[in-house]
Amino acid sequence: MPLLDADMLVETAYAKVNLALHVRERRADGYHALESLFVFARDGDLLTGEAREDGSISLMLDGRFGAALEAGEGNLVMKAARLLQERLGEKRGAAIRLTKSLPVASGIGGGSADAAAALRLLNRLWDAQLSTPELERLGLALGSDVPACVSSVPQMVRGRGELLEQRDVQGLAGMPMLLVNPGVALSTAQVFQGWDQQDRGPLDAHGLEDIIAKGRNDLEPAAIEAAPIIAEVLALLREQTGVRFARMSGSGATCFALFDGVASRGAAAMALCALRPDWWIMETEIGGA
Ligand SMILES: C[C@@](CO)(OP(=O)(O)O)[C@H](O)COP(=O)(O)OP(=O)(O)OC[C@H]1O[C@@H](n2ccc(N)nc2=O)[C@H](O)[C@@H]1O
Ligand SMILES: Nc1ncnc2c1ncn2[C@@H]1O[C@H](COP(=O)(O)OP(=O)(O)O)[C@@H](O)[C@H]1O
Repeated sequence: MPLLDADMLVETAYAKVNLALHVRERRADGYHALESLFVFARDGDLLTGEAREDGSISLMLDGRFGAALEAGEGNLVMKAARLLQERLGEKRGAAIRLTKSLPVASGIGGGSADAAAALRLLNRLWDAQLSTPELERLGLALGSDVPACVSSVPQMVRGRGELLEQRDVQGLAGMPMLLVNPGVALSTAQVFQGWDQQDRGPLDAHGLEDIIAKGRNDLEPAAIEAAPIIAEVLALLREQTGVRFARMSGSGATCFALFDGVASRGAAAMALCALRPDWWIMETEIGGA
């Protein structure tokens, strides 16, 4: 953790997990109508920022996955900063550092979480005082997952990602969770294209038992087709002691497993690390509202 100046602000870009993801239809605009229960890990990427009087925006990347991304105008953090500058109509500047701990293009919304965290960070740094719904509206221009990442609390998400309803599912907050990525990056657009266009029905996300028993990730077959190793990740997670359930998140390839305690989560993490030292494994827990 870097030492912080008094006038430096910090935001965490929490990893997003789709506990269930039902794809209902392909819309005329090319996006898909979803029903998904989003939760957020208590860990993620880290953004720090300091105001710059000259109106310039700079971005510096570090962390395990920092080298996997460019820090130029295409980075979602830069895009978020430009969007907010434009919305405020003034050239306020910032020097931003993104410590990238989440794998890129991996179904846990790292880029979306970074963009949302940048909006929150700069809203504070520039004292812009935009409300959460305003930031969510701005965020949709950066990606379908960005609105939900603005508040990063458990939410039922519909539409292409813009219809948000906070959900407090009993027993979820604090649940030990393992995130596992086998090192393959998947294109979200390509995985949606592989969906078989079968609407398998709505998502009842009121209780954990229903989410476990009746929830699905409808993108799993298409993602496994593109990256068969995902099936191996899921099989390994499901055979661990103390696992409540395991599923793929988003368009993959990251999979998650929820555990009945930190001891079983820790034992599973050790077992997977020993078997697959090349996989990315994060021990974390679900954040609350
Ligand atoms: C699948 C999900 C589930 O949470 O997560 P990830 O796998 O990205 O983490 C999201 O819907 C992804 O959201 P996001 O990553 O922001 O996607 P966007 O940049 O908006 O869209 C990338 C591409 O995915 C497809 N797309 C995205 C969202 C959606 N509801 N329908 C789609 O068909 C479109 O082809 C679009 O051009
Ligand atoms: N700061 C960022 N972090 C991650 N990905 C980014 C970022 N900026 C731009 N991208 C691009 O956004 C795409 C989606 O990344 P990401 O949000 O990590 O995927 P996913 O939502 O599937 O986890 C990637 O192709 C990546 O190149």
